[in-house]
Amino acid sequence: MTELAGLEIRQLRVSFDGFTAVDGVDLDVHPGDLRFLIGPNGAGKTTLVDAVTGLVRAEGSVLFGGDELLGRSVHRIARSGIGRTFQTATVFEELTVLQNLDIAAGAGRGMWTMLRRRRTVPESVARTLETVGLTELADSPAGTLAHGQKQWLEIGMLLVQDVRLLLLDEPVAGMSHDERQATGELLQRISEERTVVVIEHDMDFMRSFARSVSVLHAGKVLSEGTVAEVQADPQVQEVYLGHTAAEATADVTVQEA
Ligand SMILES: Nc1ncnc2c1ncn2[C@@H]1O[C@H](COP(=O)(O)OP(=O)(O)OP(=O)(O)O)[C@@H](O)[C@H]1O
Repeated sequence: MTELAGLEIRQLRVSFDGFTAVDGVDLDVHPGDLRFLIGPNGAGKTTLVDAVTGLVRAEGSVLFGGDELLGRSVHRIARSGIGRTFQTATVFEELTVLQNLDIAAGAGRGMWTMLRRRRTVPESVARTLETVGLTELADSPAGTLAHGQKQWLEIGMLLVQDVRLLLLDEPVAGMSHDERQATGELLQRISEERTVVVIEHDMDFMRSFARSVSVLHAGKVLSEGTVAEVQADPQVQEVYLGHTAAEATADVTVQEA
């Protein structure tokens, strides 16, 4: 069984040419949490995840299971059990679902061994196929999967690597209602054994599945708590309602023109 680990972020700061995208963020994600990071465009959500995964230089401290991540290379951070997905799925389209999982699982094995059609499927891969609901499609080329199924495959590729922290960037963008529901249930199952952080703009999805929420705004944590607590926070209402009201006005103006 994978050992649960959480994140302790302190005074995280990321600047690009004098512009501060993440501005002194403190954030605790408890082991086994299903944390949603929400906030308007440009709030700093992706940059925060980039800092945790070593893609951008950052100041401050990021402890994962008690170990400092800042200053480590992207590869070392990945090896410490942290995996992420991006907004567009990055699977090998010509290879089958099983081969994609095999490659993800098989760091250190030869390419030929991985691509050879196997008689038996390793137990961890079989279990992952079940978890992400792709057992029936194991031999289908990944390129033929529906959009939602590709996202699940990508999540599966993190699971076979036995990551302890999954950082997912808008996993349900472009998904149908049923795919969203299935993804939410998948994330709940995964977070029984691992820690999950989801960047999300879909508020209905967040309300249905978040165990805890952090709201980012202009590089800072504006609010944090349960869905109910965050929704009741006047500062959050102001950021979101202000935003929506401005957009609604803009829409009306455009329509009238
Ligand atoms: N490489 C970069 N160079 C310069 N500015 C950047 C860079 N990456 C991000 N930014 C800026 O940092 C700010 C935060 O961006 P970020 O992508 O983290 O926000 P976000 O909350 O993820 O937004 P979205 O919800 O639109 O994805 C934005 O103003 C963005 O333009």
